Amino acid sequence: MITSPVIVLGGGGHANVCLDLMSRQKLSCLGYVALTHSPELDVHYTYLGADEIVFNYSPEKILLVNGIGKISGSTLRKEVFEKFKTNGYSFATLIHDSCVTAEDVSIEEGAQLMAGVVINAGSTISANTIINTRAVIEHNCRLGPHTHISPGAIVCGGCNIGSNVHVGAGAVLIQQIEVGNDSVIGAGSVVLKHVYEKSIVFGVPAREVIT
Ligand SMILES: CC(=O)SCCNC(=O)CCNC(=O)[C@H](O)C(C)(C)COP(=O)(O)OP(=O)(O)OC[C@H]1O[C@@H](n2cnc3c(N)ncnc32)[C@H](O)[C@@H]1OP(=O)(O)O
Repeated sequence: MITSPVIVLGGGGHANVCLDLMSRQKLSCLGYVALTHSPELDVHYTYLGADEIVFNYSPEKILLVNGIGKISGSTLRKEVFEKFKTNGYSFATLIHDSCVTAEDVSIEEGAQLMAGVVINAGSTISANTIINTRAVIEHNCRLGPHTHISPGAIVCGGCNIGSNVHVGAGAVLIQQIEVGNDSVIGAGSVVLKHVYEKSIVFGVPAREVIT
C-alpha cells in the first residue's frame, strides 16, 4: 500500500501511463519532473521542474516513480533509477488493478506491471522492470533489473532474462530460454534459442543481427 506522496520522473508517454495508473489508484501525486513541461500532461498533472527539483524533497517523505520508458539500446531508465537510489530515494512499485499475479511471485522495488499483465507461479520480477500492457510472464521465469517486456509479449515457462533487456511488442520466447544482459528482441519475434548478451535478434525464428 503506497501512502507517501509520489513524484514521477519523466514527461513522455510512459510517464503519462504511470500517472494514469496512479490516478486510478488514488495515489497522492505531487507532479512530474522533466527537462521541459509537456502540454499533454499539464492538462491533468503538475509540472514541478527539472529532475534536480526532486532533491528539494526529503527521501524519507516521498516516493518516486520512474516514468522513463525503455526502447532498444537505451540506458536512461536504468541511469535515472540508479542516480536516485544512490541519493537515498525509494521507488514505488506500480501494479495495475487488472493484473493477475500468482501468490508466490516476487516483485522488486520500482517494478511496473501495466494493464492486463499475467505473471505465473514462481517468477521473479527484479527492480525497475516494466511489464507492459497485456504481457504474459509464465511460471518460474526470472527477469533482471531494468528490463522492459513490451506490450503483448509472451515469455514462456522457465525463461531467464538478464538485466536491461528489451523484449519487443508481441515477441514470444519459448520455454527455458536464456537472454543475456543488454540484449534486444525485435517486435513480433519468435525466440527458439538462447540470446547472447548485447545482441539484437529478430524474426521468426529469431536470428541475430550482425552489425
Ligand atoms: C508502449 C510501447 O510502445 S513499448 C515499445 C515497443 N517497441 C518495440 O517493440 C520495438 C522493438 N524494436 C524492433 O523490433 C526494431 O525493429 C529492432 C530493434 C529489432 C531493429 O531496429 P533497427 O536496428 O533500427 O532496424 P531497422 O529498422 O533499420 O531494420 C533493419 C531491417 O530489419 C527489418 N526488421 C526490423 N525489425 C524487425 C522485426 N522486429 N521483425 C522483422 N524484421 C525486422 C527491417 O524491415 C529492415 O529490413 P530491410 O533491411 O530488408 O529493409
